[in-house]
Amino acid sequence: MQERPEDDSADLAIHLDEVGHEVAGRPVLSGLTLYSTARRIGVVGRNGSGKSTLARLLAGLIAPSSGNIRIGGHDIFRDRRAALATVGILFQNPEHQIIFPRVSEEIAFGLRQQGLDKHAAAARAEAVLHSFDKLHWKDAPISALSQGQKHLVCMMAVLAMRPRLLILDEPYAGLDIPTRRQLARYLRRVNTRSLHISHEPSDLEDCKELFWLDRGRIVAQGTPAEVLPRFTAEMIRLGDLDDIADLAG
Ligand SMILES: Nc1ncnc2c1ncn2[C@@H]1O[C@H](COP(=O)(O)OP(=O)(O)OP(=O)(O)O)[C@@H](O)[C@H]1O
Repeated sequence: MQERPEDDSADLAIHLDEVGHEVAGRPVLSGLTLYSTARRIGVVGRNGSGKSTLARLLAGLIAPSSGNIRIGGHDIFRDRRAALATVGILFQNPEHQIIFPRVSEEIAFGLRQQGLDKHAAAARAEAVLHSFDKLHWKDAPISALSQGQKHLVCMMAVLAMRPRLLILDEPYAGLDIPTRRQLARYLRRVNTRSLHISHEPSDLEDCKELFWLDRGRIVAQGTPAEVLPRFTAEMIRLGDLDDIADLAG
């Protein structure tokens, strides 16, 4: 995959201004205000803290109930063209992403949405498969792939669209250590600007800027060295409580 230069983040600021999101009248996110131009941003939070909802908002898949979200100055929910050109999202569960039965169709789909014609989309899909040494997967039925391989198909499909910002929503959930390491290596290699969401502190150690989300609010921000030890200590403290009800999120 083509690598991007290190310094293209400044024009792609992520700006949330008093963002709130309600589901069935219940606040899931409240008063989120953040601004970041960091190349690798992390969001850490426990189960149910609102991380996936934030990921969907940032990808423009849902609209905030209140407040404003701008990525590179674009309202990513209203401006679908800007969204398709700017943001890619890798979901926690490949089944939430995959639509087509075969690998090359799945990769070509997003490219067609971006406006590439059939030939150009097929050619780009092949180029991406080739760059990951997976051209032999081209006609493979996705149902025959392992969970880790499905994750890789989703990663290739998103990266084929050349997003300027990649939202990673717990991309390694449920994967074994070798598969996690391989996917993380692919992501490092493409070096796309990213916002990585996880409840697992070790996933986020190399982020430049980190936000801690708790009960739908940002409760701390800083470098991983500043935020992660406090987050870990709090998670251990909560885990040591006797009341399991608290763990339901
Ligand atoms: N569409 C929805 N319908 C009902 N409740 C929802 C919906 N979306 C989010 N919620 C609720 O909002 C809260 C936050 O959910 P969200 O999935 O964003 O959290 P999360 O931090 O990603 O959790 P996890 O780490 O468990 O994936 C949860 O209580 C969840 O039940």
